[in-house]
Amino acid sequence: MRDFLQRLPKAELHLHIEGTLEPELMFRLAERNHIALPYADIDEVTEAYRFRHLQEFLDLYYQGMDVLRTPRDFHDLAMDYFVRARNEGVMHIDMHFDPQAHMQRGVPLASVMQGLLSAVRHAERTLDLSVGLIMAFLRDRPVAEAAALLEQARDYWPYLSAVGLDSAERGYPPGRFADVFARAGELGLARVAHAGEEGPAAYVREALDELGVERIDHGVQCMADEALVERLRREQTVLTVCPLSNVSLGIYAAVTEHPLPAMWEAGLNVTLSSDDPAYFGGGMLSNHLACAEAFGWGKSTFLSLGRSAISAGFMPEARRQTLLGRLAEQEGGSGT
Ligand SMILES: Nc1ncnc2[nH]cnc12
Ligand SMILES: [Zn+2]
Repeated sequence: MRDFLQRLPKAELHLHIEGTLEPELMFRLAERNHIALPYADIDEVTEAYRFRHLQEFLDLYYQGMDVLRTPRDFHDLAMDYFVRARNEGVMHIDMHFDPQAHMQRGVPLASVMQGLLSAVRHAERTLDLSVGLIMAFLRDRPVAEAAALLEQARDYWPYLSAVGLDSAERGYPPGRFADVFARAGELGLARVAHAGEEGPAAYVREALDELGVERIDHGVQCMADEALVERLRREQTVLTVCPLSNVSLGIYAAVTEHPLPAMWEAGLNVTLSSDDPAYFGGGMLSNHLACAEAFGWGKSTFLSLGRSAISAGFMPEARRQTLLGRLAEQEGGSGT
């Protein structure tokens, strides 16, 4: 199964590039930029990565990214992950990034964009990996700041696939960002939002109705609301589900407790992603393996999940057909 899951051409639709910062790279960048870290060594870092809820993770996530200062840092961060992901059979990534988290500590938007865009170009040339860019707004920061960021990013609009909404969820309903998302829609950008991760099912409905999103990141809390499940099933809204993330953040006690099998049985359009692999115990392959082990899913389920993700990824149509073709090759050889 491991070989099959590794070879399976995968599209990862929910990945925060800042959440791919491995402790090794954090130490390397800290040294390069003469920054003192609050950790003595890598063991101390991994020891600190025990989270009871989303906010505990976010505190360390925003602290960790302080080592990212220059375009080269962002380039190295992204390439580091792209190489790892490609080795796990990932062929497309829709990558969230959090400009406000960098700008509020004095890193210019141009540094973030130059570094990420050069890594994306390099990966597309050398790794046979395609990448969509999702510029995320921090929902626990002022709406006006998000609106200003969108305008400030004017030079980069042609390079963005979508806007997203992330950070602390409870107490920050998505509807507050309706105008910003409407503007993004006018600009021709796709829209996605984290909703129903820790927050209530009502936030999923609000993201659909007031932000016009075409995908929901996480969305697992929808299972508490039968009518919402029925709507998501009818509309086949893509949910980017991240099982190891949900367990790491204490939303479920173990992968065996995760509602993914129930979501699948309910006919929801679920896909698998890793969210913040450096913090949550592994990337795409680990997430797939965890599901295989916990749910006993066979090859045909993973082929189907993989097809859903490729079908929904922000990529050119020709690339989608290539990846669907690669998936069909695996199907032919999978014996299912
Ligand atoms: N899991 C997550 N939820 C909300 N915001 C995030 N930013 C990075 N990871 C996140
Ligand atoms: Zn996320």
